[in-house]
Amino acid sequence: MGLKVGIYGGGGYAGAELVRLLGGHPKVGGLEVASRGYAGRAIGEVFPQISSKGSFVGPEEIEASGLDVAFVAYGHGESAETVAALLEAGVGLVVDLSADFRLPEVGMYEEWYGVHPAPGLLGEAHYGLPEVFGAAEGRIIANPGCYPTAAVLALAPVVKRVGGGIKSVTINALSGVSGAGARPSVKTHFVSANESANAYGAPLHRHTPEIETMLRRVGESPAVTFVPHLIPISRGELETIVVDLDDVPDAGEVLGWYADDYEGWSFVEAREEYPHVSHVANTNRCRLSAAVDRRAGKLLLFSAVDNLLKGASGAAVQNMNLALGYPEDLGLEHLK
Ligand SMILES: NC(=O)C1=CN([C@@H]2O[C@H](COP(=O)(O)OP(=O)(O)OC[C@H]3O[C@@H](n4cnc5c(N)ncnc54)[C@H](OP(=O)(O)O)[C@@H]3O)[C@@H](O)[C@H]2O)C=CC1
Ligand SMILES: CC(=O)N[C@@H](CCC(=O)OP(=O)(O)O)C(=O)O
Repeated sequence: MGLKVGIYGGGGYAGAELVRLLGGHPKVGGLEVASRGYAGRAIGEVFPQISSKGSFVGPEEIEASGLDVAFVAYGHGESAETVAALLEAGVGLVVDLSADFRLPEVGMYEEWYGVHPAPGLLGEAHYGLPEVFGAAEGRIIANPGCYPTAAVLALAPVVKRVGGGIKSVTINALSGVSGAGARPSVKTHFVSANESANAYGAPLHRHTPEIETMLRRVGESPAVTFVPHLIPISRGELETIVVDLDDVPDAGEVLGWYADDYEGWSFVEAREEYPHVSHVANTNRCRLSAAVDRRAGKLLLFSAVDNLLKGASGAAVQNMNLALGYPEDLGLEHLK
């Protein structure tokens, strides 16, 4: 039999990764892939890199009441209505890859994103960073943003232990262009991005409140300065985080905190060696490292993820696995 799973927004970058991962998942018995733009077309024709024999359908063609699990990979602001309709139809678990259910309060969402289409459901969502917040219970998983994934995994063990002593946190983040999605734009097309690099969205990128909110769930944390940059690679993200602390711990101590907190989790690993994007690209890993600048009295943290896997679709499948009581790496073993 197996699980009946639906993907909504299968035509985007995150959707394509979901098709690939769920198409090979041992517990998935039936997979329906909806795309508003590609309905009627063969999946293997739109995404020749994926060996799928199926075709995209229109979202209305999926019998939602027959689904056990649904993944929604629409943009923020677009997702919530579909999530609400799926729950109404009786789907037991909905994993939303957008930002629509990540912030816990409607006021905060509206300050950063605009009007929320289903504010009554916000309180039900579980923020899906299991290595920090555990397996999801309930019907809605808010899959984290790619930058917050890397930032919170690096910072949570520090905030938990010495949060009160943190004077400032500055996150310099580099992202590949797939982070901006498949819709082409003047800022992301080849000629704009190739052989260049630029900061964008600072100082008030919409991931700032997501990072601050999640860090404040584990300890005392100041406002965060978050500066993302677009760099000319297809996928992957690297964050260099500068933490100004009253008492700077040794780098070895921080690596020990990471080892303790992430022991038993398959996809998060700290090493002395600083992570490269190439160490995590095409995997579901987050690689962490730490160093200390004694002269300036600062702790430096390094965190790398693949934005489309640990930063989106890999994490979404990991979240489904945990919510349903399966091993977290089921169907993801090849991405460790
Ligand atoms: N890209 C990333 O690294 C990450 C993305 N996310 C989030 O996941 C969600 C999906 O992101 P992502 O897949 O990158 O976004 P895309 O822009 O690639 O896709 C979003 C939706 O737009 C439609 N679409 C796809 N291609 C085009 C096109 N060329 N022109 C117009 N519409 C198109 C698709 O819907 P349909 O198939 O119905 O036509 C798709 O589901 C978003 O909420 C995003 O914020 C989260 C973490 C990381
Ligand atoms: C390079 C680039 O543009 N990146 C995206 C982040 C993508 C992501 O993971 O964020 P959401 O899931 O919240 O959309 C951005 O800065 O908006």
